[in-house]
Parts: sequence; structure tokens; C-alpha cells
Amino acid sequence: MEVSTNPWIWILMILLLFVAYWYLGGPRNLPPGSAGIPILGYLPFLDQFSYKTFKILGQKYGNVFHLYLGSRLVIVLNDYFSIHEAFIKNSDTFSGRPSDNVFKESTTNNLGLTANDGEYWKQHRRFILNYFKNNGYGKLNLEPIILVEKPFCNVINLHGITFLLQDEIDHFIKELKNHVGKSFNIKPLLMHTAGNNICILATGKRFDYNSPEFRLLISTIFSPKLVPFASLNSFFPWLVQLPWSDKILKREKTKKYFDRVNNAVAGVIRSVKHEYVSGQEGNYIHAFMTENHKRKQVNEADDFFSDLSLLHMSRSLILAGIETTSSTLLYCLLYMTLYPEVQKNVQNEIDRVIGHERQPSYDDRMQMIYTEATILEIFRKSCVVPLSIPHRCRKTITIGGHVIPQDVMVIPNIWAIHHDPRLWGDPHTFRPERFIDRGRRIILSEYILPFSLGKRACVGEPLARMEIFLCFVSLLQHFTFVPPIGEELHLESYPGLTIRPKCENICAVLREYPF
Ligand code: HEM
Repeated sequence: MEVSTNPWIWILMILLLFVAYWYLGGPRNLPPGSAGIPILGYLPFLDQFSYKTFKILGQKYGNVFHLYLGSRLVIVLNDYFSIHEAFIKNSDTFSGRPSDNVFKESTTNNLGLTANDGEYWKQHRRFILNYFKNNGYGKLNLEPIILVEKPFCNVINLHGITFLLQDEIDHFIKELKNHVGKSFNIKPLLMHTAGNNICILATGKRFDYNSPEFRLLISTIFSPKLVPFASLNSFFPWLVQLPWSDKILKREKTKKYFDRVNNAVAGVIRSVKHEYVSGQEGNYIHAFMTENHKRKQVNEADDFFSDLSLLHMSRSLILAGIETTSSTLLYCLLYMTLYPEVQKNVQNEIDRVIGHERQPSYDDRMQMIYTEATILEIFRKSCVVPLSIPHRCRKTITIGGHVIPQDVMVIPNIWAIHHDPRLWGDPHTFRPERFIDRGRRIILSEYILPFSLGKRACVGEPLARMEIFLCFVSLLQHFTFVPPIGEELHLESYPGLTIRPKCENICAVLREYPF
């Protein structure tokens, strides 16, 4: 037999082999799904709001399906029951994070909470959740309890976290009063307040909006648009091997960005580190330092709570908490502007339960059924982290009768749950009343998952829920929000990992008292 010397035949054969490998070379017994086209996988067919495409694909492939995004195999969980089976019933198995270039390159050895999934992550997660629990985050009537229980009184323990959040809201309202009656881009102010609430957690105090540390922090965090390059890095991990990968992946720019963020976070840490007195636990940074000392006494080699860890942990909280909370608050105001009758109902409830002479407290929500229902409906509709953060399946397991291979990336489509007509009937209608039982009680739905669920669910949830309630209620106590003259408001968002409203201009009108 003669071997062909025609190079085109060889090129064609290699191409055919590559295509055959692309379609047949992956793991067997995957859930239904699509490999898309060679090299790019299903990426070219995804809408820029990929959660919407996933929802449609769920109708074709079922609620557990696979896709290749670039060369990366991804399993999408597209309904409540599959996500619950994975993240609650098999929470350990699904608590991994993809061991990803993106995480590795943005942190030092995967330090911080979001990227890590080993013993280090477990211990830090437990530590911060305990810190929240012991310091009144998310609880009612805490101030007196804290006062009695805590030997090392500092600002938080004396007055309770509610007091500090209220103080921040006071400053926010004062600032907003400078802009009443005109079109005002409220997003930066919302980011300032969300940023300060995390600083309160970290340092036990708020920062003046004009203080150098705070200005640096806020201005640094959201400057560059690096998400497209992070996605390239994640879905085409082999790009890293190419000689010009640094340029394609903008690695230099990414590195500089994270250096700047580290520098800004270090400034916040420095501002309280020097005030530390041995044994103090009154803010997260001091509690962290005390934990480090305790551990060192037992085992000098234990460096889980090192200075570098403190930097990365604080950074995790700041990066995960500011954009999410400020976007949710912005959606609160946009929905009120677009649904004035809902705004009126919330204000009537505020007037009845709180009045205008005192500040709202977190306890008030027990009597504010309509307001609570409105916030739940905003959580449902806005769903600012629609695909959560990707998980990794730590061992091969069966979900919904489908085999999920070890180490595969798992994406839960939370947006699909929030918009599932089988759960909500009319998912696209904004209707707070769906959460009220015969006008008297809140219907707590397990299908509302803005913070995800299971072992990896958002650690900042207790703080986020408190600040959203207190800020939303305080704002509607003082102002009515209306569309700025000549501007059309809508609820559309930018594409990205988080849903960020495009409309940032709003008009606040001061409410008249007495009402
Ligand atoms: C409305 C506001 C917020 C929303 C909707 C939100 C949502 C989420 C979601 C969906 C996740 C991913 C969970 C998963 O992997 O399954 C997450 C993770 C996380 N969030 Fe939030 N979040 C909010 C506010 C905050 C705040 C205020 C903080 C900090 C104080 C914070 C800190 C974190 C951290 C550190 C993680 C990573 C947890 C881990 O990997 O173990 N978040 N958040």
C-alpha cells in the first residue's frame, strides 16, 4: 500500500481525528448536553446573559446537563431540585471550587475564602460565621445581650452592630440630601455605603467617604473590566502554555489590578492593626489577630491566620460584598420608582410601624410584612449573582439519575429557579403579595436563593440582609424615588458575573412631615 505524500490529505486526516476526539473523547455517561463546536464548544451559542440560555437549554436537555465551554466541561444544574440534591444532600461533595488559573493567578496560593476549598477554607469559614454569630449580625434584640456577654467591650459590643449600620446610613442620607429633586447617579454612593458596612465588620468603625484609605479602596476595586480575560483563562486553560499568553490574557494588567486592591485593603487593615490589644476580638481584624496568637501558642507552625491570610480574607469579603449589595440596593430603588404603588405601600407601613422620629431597627421587620415581602420579591427578580460562583464536584456522584464526574465545574442556575413558572406561576411579574399569606404572615419560600445554599452559601448573608433592610427602610422613610425628568428608567443590566443595573440615575424627593 502506498502512503500519500499530499500534505492536504494529512491535514484533513488530522482535522478529522481532532473533530472525532472533540466529540467522542470526553468522559462517558455524561448527562445530556452539547459539545458545541470544536475548540469553542458551546460558547458561540451562549447569550451574553448565559443564565437565560441555560434556562432554555434546560427545556431541551433536562435540568442536569453538560456543555463544553471552550475546552472545559461544565455541568449546569438548572432547577431547584437538582441544586438542592447537590448542594444540600451532597454538600461536601459539591463544596469544591474549580482549581482554576483565574483563582490561582488572582490570589497567593489560593488564599482567601472564595478560591480555596481545603481545610484552610473550612476553618476560616467557621471562624467568620462564628464571628457573625457572636457579634449580633442578622439577629434581633442583640444589643443588651452583647453588652452582658463580652468582656472586651469596643464600639461594636457596646452599641450593637445595628447602631453602627444606622450611623453609616445617617451619613448616606445626609449625603443624598445634597442631591434631592434632581437626576443623581446614586451608584457610587451605594458602593460607598456597602463598602463602609464591610469596613465596619472588619475594623469596627466607618470611614469618612473622603478619607484617603476609603477613597483608595472604592476607586480601586471596580476600575478595570477584566472579566472577559478571566473567562478566557478559565475556558481555555491551555492558552497559558502559548508563548504570547501573557498578552492574550492581559495577565500583567490583572496582576497590577490585584496588587492595587491588595494595597488598598492593606491600608484598611493598617488603620486598626496598631490599636490591637492582646486578646481583643471586637472587630474581625482584631479577632483574627487573637486567633493567630492562640494558635501560635499551641503550634508555632500554624500559619492559617497569618498576616497574608488576613489580607486575602479581608479582600474576599470586600470584593464579594460591595458590588452585590450595592446592585441589590440600586434595584430596590429602581423597583420603587417603577412601581410607585408598591413604594407607597412600603412607606405607609414605615409610617405606621416606625414613624418619622426614630431610626428603623432590625427588629422592626417582624412587624413589617409588606416591606419584607417587597425585599424578597426584589431578591427574586434581581438575582444579582445569577449563576452563583462555580463549584467543583470533589468526587464522581449521581445527581437526578445523572453521573457527575469528579473535578468537573458545576454551575447552579439560581436565576432559573427564581424565574421558574412551576414555582411562581407568573415569574416575570413584580408582585410582593406573592409572599404574603392572607395579608397577615410572610410566606418564607425555600425557592428564594440569592445567597445560594449549602456549605458554600454566601458568608456575608447576615450582614447583607441587615444592611439591605435598614438602608431600604431608612431611605423610604426620608425620600420618595421618582424617575428623573426626561430620563426613562428600566431594569436592564450589564452582562457579567453579577447582574448590575444599567440605570444608575435616580431622583430622590424629600418626604414632607408630618404625614
Ligand atoms: C445582596 C448581597 C449579596 C449577595 C446576593 C451575595 C451572593 C453570594 C453568592 C451567590 C455567593 C456564592 C455562593 C456559592 O458559591 O454557592 C456568595 C459568596 C460569597 N459572598 Fe456573598 N453576596 C452578597 C453580599 C455579601 C457580603 C456583604 C459579603 C461580605 C461581608 C459577602 C461575602 C461573600 C464571600 C466571602 C463569598 C465566598 C464564600 C465561599 O466561597 O465560601 N457577600 N455571595
